[in-house]
Amino acid sequence: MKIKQVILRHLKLDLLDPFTTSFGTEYDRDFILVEAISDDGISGWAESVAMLDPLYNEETLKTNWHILEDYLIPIILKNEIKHPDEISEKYFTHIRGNYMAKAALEGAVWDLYAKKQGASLSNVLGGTKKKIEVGVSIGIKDSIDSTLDIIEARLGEGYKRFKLKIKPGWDVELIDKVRKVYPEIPLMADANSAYTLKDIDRLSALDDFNLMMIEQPLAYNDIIDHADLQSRLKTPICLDESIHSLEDARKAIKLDSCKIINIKIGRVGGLTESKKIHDLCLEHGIPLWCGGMLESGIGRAHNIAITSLPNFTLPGDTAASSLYWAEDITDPEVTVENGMISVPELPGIGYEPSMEKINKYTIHSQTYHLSENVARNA
Ligand SMILES: O=C(O)CCC(=O)c1ccccc1C(=O)O
Repeated sequence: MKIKQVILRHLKLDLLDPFTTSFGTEYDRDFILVEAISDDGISGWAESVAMLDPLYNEETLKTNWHILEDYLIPIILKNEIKHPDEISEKYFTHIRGNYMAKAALEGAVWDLYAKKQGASLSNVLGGTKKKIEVGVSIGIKDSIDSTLDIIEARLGEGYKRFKLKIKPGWDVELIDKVRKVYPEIPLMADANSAYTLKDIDRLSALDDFNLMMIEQPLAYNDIIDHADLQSRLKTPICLDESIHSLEDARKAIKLDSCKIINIKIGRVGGLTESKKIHDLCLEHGIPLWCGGMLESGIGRAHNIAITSLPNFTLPGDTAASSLYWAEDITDPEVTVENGMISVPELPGIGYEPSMEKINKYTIHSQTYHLSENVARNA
């Protein structure tokens, strides 16, 4: 496969409702859409999940643009790629970190590769499921009553798992009240690193509510304190922010830092690394689910494809486009029926990018071709 052109677009979509986590509130979503075009004119698509500010992790939209423009795109334009696995295994190995930037370009090449095979992205990744179960992530609200109203609405829509964002002071009372109203629903809490081991009493109190898991209670880069905490909690810990690679997953499993892992394709540097973590976790009996980063339909399509692998046994955060956007940028949009999404069987990601909507929401774009000066780091 030869990539002759890459287009980066900065898009901005307004969120229908603000989304609040322990690290901040998002009112809209700025992201980079990547289009990789082959010499025979086929386009592959993906998006970077980096946010405008370095609050979830250290990457931002601007750092991703820089790394893509100055390092990753020149490598992809210069080299003939036989299989997308080569990107992380051979071409990007000397560039440290910057996983979301790497995943965005690798993802576009995966879509292109699948389209050239005439196969779905799920198929070329080794996916086996035809339908996936979907959960929903519910941000921090101004009252427990409004949280209960949202749970009621999402239950009615058939969502299979309810994730409540927590932080110190918005935790035990919230979960207690929700559990009293809904004793049986599959419920979990996500702290986005809002606690330390000093909060052990508060975290232990959550053990009484039969939660499926507590996600990333401690520091975003920790696996040691999480192991300590897991040994003192009944509730499984799920790691998100702390797992950036197969190596991180191996170490966390070895230390018993968690019993569940959330895979975000962007956080781990792409689909190839996601597959490897999947296989390791399968071998060690660690169930997986796919996290969300408020993606557009393009990013969600990648999430749906990876979730079709067999060890994604827990519902993921791939909720419907209509919960986030007045309109999404794919045809069709991502829809959820009775808490399930059918994995597309069309070639590639299986959701067609709408050029009309993409152009409408693009703030800035840049096209890259192979030339001497772009090739300096390749
Ligand atoms: O995309 C979704 O539906 C869930 C979004 C979400 O929970 C989230 C959004 C931004 C940053 C971090 C997270 C998270 O999963 O922790």
